Amino acid sequence: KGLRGKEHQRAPRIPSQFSQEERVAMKEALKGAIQIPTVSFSPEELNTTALAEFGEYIHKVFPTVFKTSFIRHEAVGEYSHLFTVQGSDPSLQPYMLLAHIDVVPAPDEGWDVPPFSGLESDGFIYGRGTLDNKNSLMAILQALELLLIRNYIPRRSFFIALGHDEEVSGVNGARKISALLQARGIQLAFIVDEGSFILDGFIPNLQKPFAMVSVSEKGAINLMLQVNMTPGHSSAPPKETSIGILAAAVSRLEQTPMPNMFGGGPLKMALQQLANEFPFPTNIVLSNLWLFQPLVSRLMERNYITNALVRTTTALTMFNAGIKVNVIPPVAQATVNFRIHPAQTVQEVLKLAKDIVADDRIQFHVLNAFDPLPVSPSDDQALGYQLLRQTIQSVFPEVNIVAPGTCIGNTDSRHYTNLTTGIYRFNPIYLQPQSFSSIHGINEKISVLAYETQVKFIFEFIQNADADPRQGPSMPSWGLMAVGSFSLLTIPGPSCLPVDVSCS
Ligand SMILES: CCCCCCCCCCCCCCCCCC(=O)N[C@@H](Cc1ccccc1)C(=O)O
Ligand SMILES: [Zn+2]
Ligand SMILES: [Zn+2]
Repeated sequence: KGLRGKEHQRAPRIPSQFSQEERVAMKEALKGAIQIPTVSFSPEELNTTALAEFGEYIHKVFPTVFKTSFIRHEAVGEYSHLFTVQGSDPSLQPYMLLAHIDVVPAPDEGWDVPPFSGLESDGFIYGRGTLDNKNSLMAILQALELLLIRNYIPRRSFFIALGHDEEVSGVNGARKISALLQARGIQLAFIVDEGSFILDGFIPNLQKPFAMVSVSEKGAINLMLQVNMTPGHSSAPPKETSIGILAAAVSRLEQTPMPNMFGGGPLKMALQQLANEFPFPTNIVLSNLWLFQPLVSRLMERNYITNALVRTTTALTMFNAGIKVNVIPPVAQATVNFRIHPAQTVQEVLKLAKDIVADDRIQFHVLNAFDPLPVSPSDDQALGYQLLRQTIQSVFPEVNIVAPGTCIGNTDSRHYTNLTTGIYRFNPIYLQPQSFSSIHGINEKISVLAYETQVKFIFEFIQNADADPRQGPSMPSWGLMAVGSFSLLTIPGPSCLPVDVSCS
């Protein structure tokens, strides 16, 4: 399967049709992945046995990916994986597909089936990771395996980066892969990661599902508030205790929402694109946001998911105080998790928080913080966005609208802003509000059909990224965007790299 003598050859289009045997094998492969409990509890507490087993598992179920001469596999940060797929046309700028191996914990309580059983029932595969994010990981490798079996040779080079600690920050997985690629001088045309879906039933009166491709991601602050008081006997308490002072402060934060920033991010554009999907009079209202913006911004606040799209959210997540029933506590601590709207910054939110608390006895400690991610382009010239749009339209012809959005959670993709300005977060899966609750919740599941469609999507996407940009009226002249020449496999060996890498 070497590339010798095949440089610059056009790859023929391969139909995304899979045999019955392949369809059974792909769902069984996903079930096997779910059965490996790759749980991240904290940055220090990962299930490294399961992570190591997962590395062996993908080797076993995707043998062609691992033995193909134009694909290089490296383990990074011990348990993350980087695949470099060398395309036949070095003039095309490479792209990267992301997914993560780890999952959040899943206690057995409340689940209809054990969360790491991977059991199939009524056409669904159940288990932790079926939507977040082993579906993406397995679909990417599965699609590549199936293309390789059909002797497909990609034109455009691409990377596949599989992080092992996304659920606890990504600092040992994604961040190290990013540093490694930067050290190799790689610049990417775009990145596709998890983070948004084909949304079904999230907006009242919008009958049809629409695809939201997140072009930005909220920032975050974990802010610890602390009050220190002189301890004493509880039989003669002072007028105020550390617990009381802190409780009042965090309550003020909870009761005073950050300002509504509607109009300052991608949401306004999305609603304008969706306007004609709504019945009268909503269609008129959304088509005339110059007039109705104040009304729409208020309506968005009514539901906790759409509320998260219009403002920086404030969530009280931890509260620790007290050492004994009859001791006035010397210290009280609370942690507040802010998710920052794309139109605000860490500094602005910190200032607002301090003004709301307005109490000198409270100390503020920023545990960690980062600004919202830059907004990636979604115009006609944006290669990654247009490839996603094109593939959505062909795989989901019933979906009328593809709109840009903001991811309300954080993803591994935030570690890659040094490599590209085009970061897109999209899972080719229908998501209803109840399935949204199952992510990090109970009874997470994916239908067998949805998983097959996800494989088909990636299978088509890789080929679309290779299509001749001069063909097709909807395709802009992307060839002009690829400057220079890229050779990804003739790079310095691991020994001269600043991060922990080993090749297989
Ligand atoms: C026009 C109206 C549209 C209606 C929008 C409805 C949006 C609903 C879809 C939301 C999908 C959200 C998927 C988020 C993926 C986030 C993954 C995640 O949980 N990441 C963690 C990462 C993290 C960060 C920091 C420390 C540890 C982990 C997170 O907490 O964000
Ligand atoms: Zn995830
Ligand atoms: Zn998650």
